[in-house]
Amino acid sequence: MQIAFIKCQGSGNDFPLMDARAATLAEAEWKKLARALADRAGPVGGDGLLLLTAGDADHAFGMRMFNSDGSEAETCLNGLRCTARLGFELLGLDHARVRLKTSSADVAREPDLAPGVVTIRTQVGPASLAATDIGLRIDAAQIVDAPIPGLPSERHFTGVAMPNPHLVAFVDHVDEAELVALGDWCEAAPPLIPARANVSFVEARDGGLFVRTYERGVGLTDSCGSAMAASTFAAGLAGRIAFGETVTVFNRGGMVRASATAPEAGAVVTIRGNASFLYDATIGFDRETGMIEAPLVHARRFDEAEAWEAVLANLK
Ligand SMILES: N[C@@H](CCC[C@H](N)C(=O)O)C(=O)O
Repeated sequence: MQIAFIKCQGSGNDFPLMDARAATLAEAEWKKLARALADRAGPVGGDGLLLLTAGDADHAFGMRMFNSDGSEAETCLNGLRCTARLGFELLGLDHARVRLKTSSADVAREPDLAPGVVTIRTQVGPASLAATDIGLRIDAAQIVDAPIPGLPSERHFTGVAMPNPHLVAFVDHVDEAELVALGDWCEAAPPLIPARANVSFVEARDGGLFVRTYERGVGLTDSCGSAMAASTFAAGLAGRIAFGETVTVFNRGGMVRASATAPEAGAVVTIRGNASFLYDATIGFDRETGMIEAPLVHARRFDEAEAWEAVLANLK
């Protein structure tokens, strides 16, 4: 079968994105498609597969997200901006409530954060600190800026569900080898955290935050939107930023602007960032074998790629 998709990126987190509102693939086939399209050694590559899905009485449209290992995540906030943009373009909207796997999000078109950079705002919450929501099998009800018994790290973590699970540690300097070792440990689905988790090390940088994330189902990534959201919320809890203050959150792939409200004010996290489309393509997909062919690229969005490059150049 032929699959039409848009290759997109949000803050450097790149994905094939499909309008799947009328798609009829079986669950196992979506997983196969995600593994094939998001394979970094393959012809498309990405951190996962994004699906724009049909809406319902309460949502203009929905989003599903499959990691590059084929597992389905509860959310993906960089991907949500790109999916929201596609939904807006197809339905003629500039704001919407979106159905996610286990929650809802509000999305809206925002003024471009730089010339030619299509910008979307996402608002999600409440962020949860409950250990059970993060999938941590521990005696404590929550972990806030404290070591996690049984985790092979003495660092202080905050566990946050966005609602996907995040472990966030503030560090003086990100040690990638340490992050990868801990991420790999979590990827093995140990009894402490059998559903695995996204792990982030966060530095205070230029009045904002710098977040480096090992993503569940992906590995070390240039950017993770829900990790930036979890880190902003955790930074508010730790008094590293003020709740309600908008800060720049940097990552390897770029930046977003983020703010969080306190738990007593709803624990809502707002992110403004790019939703850039890179090219439009179709690709042959064999539903049986899960194999894909070389994509046929119909249009390249050079202007959007250049606009984002200009943002990155300003960060250096
Ligand atoms: N890149 C995403 C998060 C994707 C899901 C994550 N790997 C998980 O399994 O929870 C983002 O931008 O939020």
